[in-house]
Amino acid sequence: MFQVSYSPALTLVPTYECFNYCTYCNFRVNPGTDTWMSISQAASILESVKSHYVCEILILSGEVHPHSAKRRAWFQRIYDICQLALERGFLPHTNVGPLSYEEMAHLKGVNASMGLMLEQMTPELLKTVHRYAPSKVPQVRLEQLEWAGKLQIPFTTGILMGIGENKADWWETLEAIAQLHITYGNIQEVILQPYSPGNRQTWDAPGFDPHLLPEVVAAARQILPQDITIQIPPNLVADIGGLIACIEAGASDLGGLVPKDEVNPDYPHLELGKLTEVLNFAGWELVPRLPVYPQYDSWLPIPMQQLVKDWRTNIEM
Ligand SMILES: O=c1nc2n(C[C@H](O)[C@H](O)[C@H](O)CO)c3cc(O)ccc3cc-2c(=O)[nH]1
Ligand SMILES: C[C@H]1O[C@@H](n2cnc3c(N)ncnc32)[C@H](O)[C@@H]1O
Ligand code: MET
Ligand code: SF4
Repeated sequence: MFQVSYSPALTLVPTYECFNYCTYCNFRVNPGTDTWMSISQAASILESVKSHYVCEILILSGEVHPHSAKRRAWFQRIYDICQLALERGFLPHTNVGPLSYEEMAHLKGVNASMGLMLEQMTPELLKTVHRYAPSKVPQVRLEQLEWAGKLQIPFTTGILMGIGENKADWWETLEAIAQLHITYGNIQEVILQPYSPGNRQTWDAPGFDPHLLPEVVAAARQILPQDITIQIPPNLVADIGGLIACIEAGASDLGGLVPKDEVNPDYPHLELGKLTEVLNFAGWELVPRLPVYPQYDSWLPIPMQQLVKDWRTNIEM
């Protein structure tokens, strides 16, 4: 049977506070209105999932401005949470917005892979949804992918669709990812993320029409090099039929199946058993994977390589 993968994951949020105002966001709160996650809080969450089936710890955060006096403490908290997760035997994947080259280099030491969505390359969105979101300047984000390449960090990126871009913009952004990967070889997966409204975004637009997704998947499969996996979030598609259509069009990963989707809390995941069953029925086997793809194992810091090796024998039974 053909296989579709997912990552057994848990999300930790160091802080929801963010200096950007992406108008489609349901995650952010205003700077200064949130208490950051403490290390002991993180420790007790990790303790509570110990017996469960979790490998990846996704560290997803709101952002502190690069020139803010609080930036150093923010970064240190993220680093400490990664280190803690690693010590407890989990594999961290950090996605906390653009980093300085030095910050990224430090985080490489405590992450199995890292991520940042390219969103869309068109500068037009800086006049609309990203008007007050300096972190979303396309060149800044593309440079992040490049730095990750130079630092040999296995990387997850993707496009967010339905935020005011057009079709040509999708292909341009996917081409940019393809080019980057041809140069640096560090893009392990690309997420095709449909914008999905919740209760808190200020942008008044309908969600991305999920019926268009299979077509985007098929085109992305043509544009992206074969060794890049295409990921579809199963909770943001219309229904099971839509999900199967995406898989048949070339998506082969469902991303992190988490207890709570922190970015889209209004869209719960199907229970793992149920998802396994419906995929089986359509002829697909759902298999767990690590946050780092096997071809990148040799890029990881030496101490992490043994842990990854252990996870591979445990998880890929
Ligand atoms: O549960 C989620 N996981 C998200 N993930 C995690 C993803 O599903 C995978 O678990 C990781 O990429 C590891 O392979 C992201 C990772 C990124 O690097 C960039 C964006 C996302 C977005 C989400 C998300 O909205 N919800
Ligand atoms: C972590 C990633 O989540 C995505 N993101 C942010 N808000 C939404 C939303 N309402 N719907 C779907 N994806 C969203 C962005 O692409 C961001 O980079
Ligand atoms: N703030 C980061 C970004 O937008 C990651 C979390 S978004 C909810 O890239
Ligand atoms: S999408 Fe990320 S950068 Fe934009 S407001 Fe939300 S948390 Fe901040």
